[in-house]
Amino acid sequence: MSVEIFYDDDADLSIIQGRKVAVIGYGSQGHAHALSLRDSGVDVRIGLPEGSKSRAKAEEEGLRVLTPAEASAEADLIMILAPDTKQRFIYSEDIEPNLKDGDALFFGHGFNIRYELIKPPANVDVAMVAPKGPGHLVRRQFVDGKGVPALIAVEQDASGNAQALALSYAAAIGGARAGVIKTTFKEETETDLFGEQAVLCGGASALVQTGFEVLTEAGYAPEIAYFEVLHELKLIVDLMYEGGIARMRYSISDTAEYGDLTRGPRVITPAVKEEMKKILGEIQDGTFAREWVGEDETGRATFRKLQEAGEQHPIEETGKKLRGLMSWVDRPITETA
Ligand SMILES: NC(=O)C1=CN([C@@H]2O[C@H](COP(=O)(O)OP(=O)(O)OC[C@H]3O[C@@H](n4cnc5c(N)ncnc54)[C@H](OP(=O)(O)O)[C@@H]3O)[C@@H](O)[C@H]2O)C=CC1
Ligand SMILES: CC[C@](O)(C(C)=O)C(=O)O
Ligand SMILES: [Mg+2]
Ligand SMILES: [Mg+2]
Repeated sequence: MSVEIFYDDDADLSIIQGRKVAVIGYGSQGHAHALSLRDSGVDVRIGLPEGSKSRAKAEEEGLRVLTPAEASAEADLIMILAPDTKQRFIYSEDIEPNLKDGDALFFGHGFNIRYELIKPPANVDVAMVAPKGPGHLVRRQFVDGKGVPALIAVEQDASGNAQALALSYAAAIGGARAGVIKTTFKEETETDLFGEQAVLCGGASALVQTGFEVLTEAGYAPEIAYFEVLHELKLIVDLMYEGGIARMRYSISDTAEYGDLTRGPRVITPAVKEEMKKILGEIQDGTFAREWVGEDETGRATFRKLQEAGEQHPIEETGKKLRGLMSWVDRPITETA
């Protein structure tokens, strides 16, 4: 199945420049969208609750900060970039009462629409602009004159112009420099969740931690294990990013390539593939969404316990020490761009 890919020449920036945009939330994605929209000549205001710790960061950048309800009332395009588990409450309390005919409701991820946690009225456009990368890199790439690819989707086209509006928005945050692919809320949500759980975040973190454990438990120095399984992973993935697995295999030694071809499938076994299929099934049938919404509603105890265990993994202490000696690598976790 082929996809439609759009670039800057296909987008009309004047469409988003003619709108009043409210970005609700100023975290990883929110700050990137808001700052790049502003730099692209768009009229932006930020919606954050009175006590929000993000307010100071947005104000430091000279952005106008209102409450989510005030920002929604003033704007004619509302982009929700608050945590997925909070969006339905923000929507019902602050956004829905302020929606007018012709407004557009935008999302950076399809979770709340796909799992029917938010059900917008028929008189507004409902669309998505979902960058395929972490917000801090979305902003950094924009500033560097590059862009992170983005997905756009239209759930509801009340105006008849929702796709052009979404494409214009995606271009304003740099997505169309790299390529904007048209998809659906269902496809974006399910593939995004699968990617982050099985490969990008869950799969990669578990692979790195397990490799580190195997080497250190066998008596090798943690510093050497860190470089081998984490630091060098970036360098290997950079080659994949530039030219696919083929370019990475071209660049590594024949010895590494033979080990890759014969041992890789012993790590990622058919049983691992079966587990990945189960994980995908839980995303498709709503099991994961119900579990995550329930975990959030009951206070996130399991989430916090697992977070703490991750933070206390020995690889973090070794990494902190080594990164501190490489000034070009070390970045505070909370740095915004
Ligand atoms: N992280 C990423 O790179 C990506 C995220 N997405 C999607 O983008 C969306 C936002 O995620 P992400 O950027 O990670 O979120 P973050 O957790 O980084 O930031 C959330 C922001 O929302 C604010 N917030 C919390 N509660 C409210 C509220 N009641 N009203 C208004 N604002 C509120 C937070 O403020 P405070 O400081 O007060 O907590 C913070 O500024 C999600 O849909 C996510 O799936 C999509 C692609 C990638
Ligand atoms: C890979 C994680 C992600 O989907 C992203 C940065 O794209 C997210 O939800 O943060
Ligand atoms: Mg993603
Ligand atoms: Mg995601």
